[in-house]
Amino acid sequence: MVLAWYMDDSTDDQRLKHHMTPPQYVSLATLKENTGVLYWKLNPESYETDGQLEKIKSDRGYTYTDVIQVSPDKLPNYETTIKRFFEEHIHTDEEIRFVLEGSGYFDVRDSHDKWIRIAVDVGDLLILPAGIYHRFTLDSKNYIKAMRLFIGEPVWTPFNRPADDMDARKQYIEHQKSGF
Ligand SMILES: CSCCC(=O)C(=O)O
Ligand SMILES: [Fe+2]
Repeated sequence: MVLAWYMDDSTDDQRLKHHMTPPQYVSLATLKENTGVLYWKLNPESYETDGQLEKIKSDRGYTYTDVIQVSPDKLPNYETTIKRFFEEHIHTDEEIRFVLEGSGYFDVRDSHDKWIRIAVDVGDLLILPAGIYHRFTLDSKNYIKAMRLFIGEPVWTPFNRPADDMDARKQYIEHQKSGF
C-alpha cells in the first residue's frame, strides 16, 4: 500500500523514513491535487494478463517498457547512479514506475516546496508529472525492481535543480496553479 508523508529536516541516512514528530501523512487525493502525482495499485500476480496495466498503457500512450533493478550487483555504476537518483531534479517527460519487487521512496516537492516522501512497494504504479522536482532513494531493505514506461523513445536525462527556466518546469507550475 502506498503511503506518503511530510519529511523532517534531518540529514541522517536517506534510507530511513524521516517522519515528522508526530508523523504527518498525506492522502493520495491531496498528493494528486497538490503535486499532480498519480497512483494506481495493480495486482502483481496478474498484471500481465488482467488488462489493468494494458489499459493504463493504452489510455496514456505508453509504448516503451523496460525493467530496472537497483542493487549493488544488478545496477551498473551502482554508487554513482544511486547518488544521481537522489539529486533533486526534473525531467521533460513523466517518470513512470511500476514496482515489481522490493520497495523504495520517491520524494516530491509540494506547492510550498516541502518534501513529501512516497513509499512504494510491490504493485504500486506511480506517475510523476514532467517538471516536478523529485528524487529517489532505496529504503533500508536496499532493493527494488521496477518497470519503467515511456511514450516513445525513452529519455531519462535528469536536470538538477535549479531548472526553473525550463519549459517543462514552467508548464508544471502553470498546471499546479490552474489545478491538476
Ligand atoms: C524505482 S526505479 C529506480 C529509480 C529510477 O529509475 C529513477 O529515479 O529514475
Ligand atoms: Fe527522476
